[in-house]
Amino acid sequence: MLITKNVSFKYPKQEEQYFPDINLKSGGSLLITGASGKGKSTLLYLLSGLLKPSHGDITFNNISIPSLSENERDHLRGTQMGIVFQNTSFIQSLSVFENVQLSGWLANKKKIRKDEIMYFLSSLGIDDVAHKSPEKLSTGQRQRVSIARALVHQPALLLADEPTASLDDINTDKVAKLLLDCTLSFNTSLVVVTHDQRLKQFFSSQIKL
Ligand SMILES: Nc1ncnc2c1ncn2[C@@H]1O[C@H](COP(=O)(O)OP(=O)(O)OP(=O)(O)O)[C@@H](O)[C@H]1O
Repeated sequence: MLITKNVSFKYPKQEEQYFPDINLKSGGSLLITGASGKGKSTLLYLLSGLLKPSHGDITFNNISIPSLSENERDHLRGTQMGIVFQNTSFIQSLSVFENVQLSGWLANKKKIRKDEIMYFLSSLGIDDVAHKSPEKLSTGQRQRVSIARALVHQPALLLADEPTASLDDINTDKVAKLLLDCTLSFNTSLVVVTHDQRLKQFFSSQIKL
């Protein structure tokens, strides 16, 4: 469902970065590791269509992402992908629950049931802060809200950038298990980029940049 071939990318005034090929099946999972500055976030932006490769192709369910217009890429990303960014922002006037609910609504124009939202929040150990404003949460709690927000519409592809960076071992375990559970329950394909070595034990398929 997600295939990359000979992808490279060049920021202005920087050297071209070359990325290994990816071939991810529906419901498959892939961990991409690498030291700081190796291009992990850049690769995630390329996979999501936020950046266009300088060379090579990225296909998602046989659609060449770089060939799409910006609007088409926005639509594909909004409806079929869930993205957990390293630095997330929320609508501060809404509660955690409402932020997650809104994300589901924007993706599918469908109201997500309360019990479905609470399933994600409780799997991530943040059901007790559902009524709070995200600005009242710790960094690790906010990180988990962003994961719930990315998963709530059950995307075909979930892309996560350092989803466990601010988490202790127990919560890292919870996040890894929920992400992998979703690949089974919703047939979501999963790509995680990280330098968190603790995640290695959970993924059978791994690439090092
Ligand atoms: N907007 C940008 N303009 C120019 N160069 C950039 C830009 N963003 C990233 N880079 C460069 O591209 C390279 C890869 O950056 P990237 O953020 O993808 O790495 P990373 O592996 O995710 O790093 P980290 O683990 O520190 O987040 C780095 O050399 C970085 O300086």
